[in-house]
Amino acid sequence: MRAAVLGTGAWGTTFATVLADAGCDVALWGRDAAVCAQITTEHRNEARLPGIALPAQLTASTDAARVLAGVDLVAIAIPSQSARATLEPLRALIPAHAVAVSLMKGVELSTDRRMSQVVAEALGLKPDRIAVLSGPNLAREIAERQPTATVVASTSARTARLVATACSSAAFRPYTNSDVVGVELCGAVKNIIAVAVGIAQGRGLGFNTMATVITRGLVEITRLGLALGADAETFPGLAGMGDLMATCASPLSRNHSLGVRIGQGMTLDEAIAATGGTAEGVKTSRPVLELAQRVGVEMPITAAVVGVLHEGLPVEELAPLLLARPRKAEGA
Ligand SMILES: NC(=O)C1=CN([C@@H]2O[C@H](COP(=O)(O)OP(=O)(O)OC[C@H]3O[C@@H](n4cnc5c(N)ncnc54)[C@H](O)[C@@H]3O)[C@@H](O)[C@H]2O)C=CC1
Ligand SMILES: O=C(CO)COP(=O)(O)O
Repeated sequence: MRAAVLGTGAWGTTFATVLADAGCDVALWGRDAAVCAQITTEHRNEARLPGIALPAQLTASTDAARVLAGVDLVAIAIPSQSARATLEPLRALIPAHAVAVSLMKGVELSTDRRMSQVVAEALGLKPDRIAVLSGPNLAREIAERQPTATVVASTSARTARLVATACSSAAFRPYTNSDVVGVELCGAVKNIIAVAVGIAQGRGLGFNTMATVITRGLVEITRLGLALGADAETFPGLAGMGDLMATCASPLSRNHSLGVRIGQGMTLDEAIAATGGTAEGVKTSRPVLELAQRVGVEMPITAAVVGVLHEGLPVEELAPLLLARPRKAEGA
């Protein structure tokens, strides 16, 4: 199978490695010529995956027409807020038979669209040619060939199977799923919950707090997902609880690290600069809260993160704010 990966960041480069390990003929497209040259000639991406040796057959180019010619699969790993503007000019270059897989974990500002919806609109693809991939997938661990699993969801079982086959290797195990809405929401909202956990840890709080925020975070994600038509079984699975555990616990997570820095007293701009890479939870928090308000779903942790990141709520008020909410039954 021939594949293209759009985006030479940590996840795009790593997923290209996964595809190469699975036997695909794969090329990356990126906007930075120096990064592309380093991947092609030195088999490294030092900025995003320092010290990792990439497969020798992996190539990268800034020439989208060349990278996309004749491909069967297009994987997209661009920061969510840049996806639409980046993809629209590439529309005519996508081969008529190709399927697209979104690797992105965010919701678009101002439209509140999930990434598969952005991909459909920007590339002019029907939903049955689109899949989303999400799970406990910290790029660096996967680039080191540490074993993990993931979820590939599509409204088309054939498309989900095709993508799963393309990326299945000894260290990377994809499970298929038909719940695109649930899998995508899990990936986007867990980043916000990871920021909240990071803030708590940055304030010096321990594992009880972490477990509380993760568990109640999963409740928020589930409530929103069910209101938007997702399947209940998705949330305790790899894309839901699995990714929450990985992202909220790992120092490799940008969202978690950014939260820690905010909890320790940095401003948002300082924390973004110190963290590096894309922490999707920062910009995705507002559109997720808007989505929730539109469908009448309460998301107190997300609202508190929006308060701290975007509305000047002091970090020391975050925990008391959440604890002061009216008492209720756990399942209510
Ligand atoms: N890093 C990880 O462990 C994982 C990341 N993801 C998701 O994958 C997506 C991408 O994340 P990363 O690769 O980690 O981010 P990154 O920050 O490492 O890289 C982003 C890449 O996109 C490029 N880019 C940014 N704006 C662009 C534009 N307008 N046109 C072309 N290229 C542009 C950057 O140059 C960079 O190569 C995010 O939605 C993230 O949530 C999902 C699973 C794992
Ligand atoms: O999505 C991820 C792990 O599944 C990566 O998390 P970060 O974007 O927070 O680094």
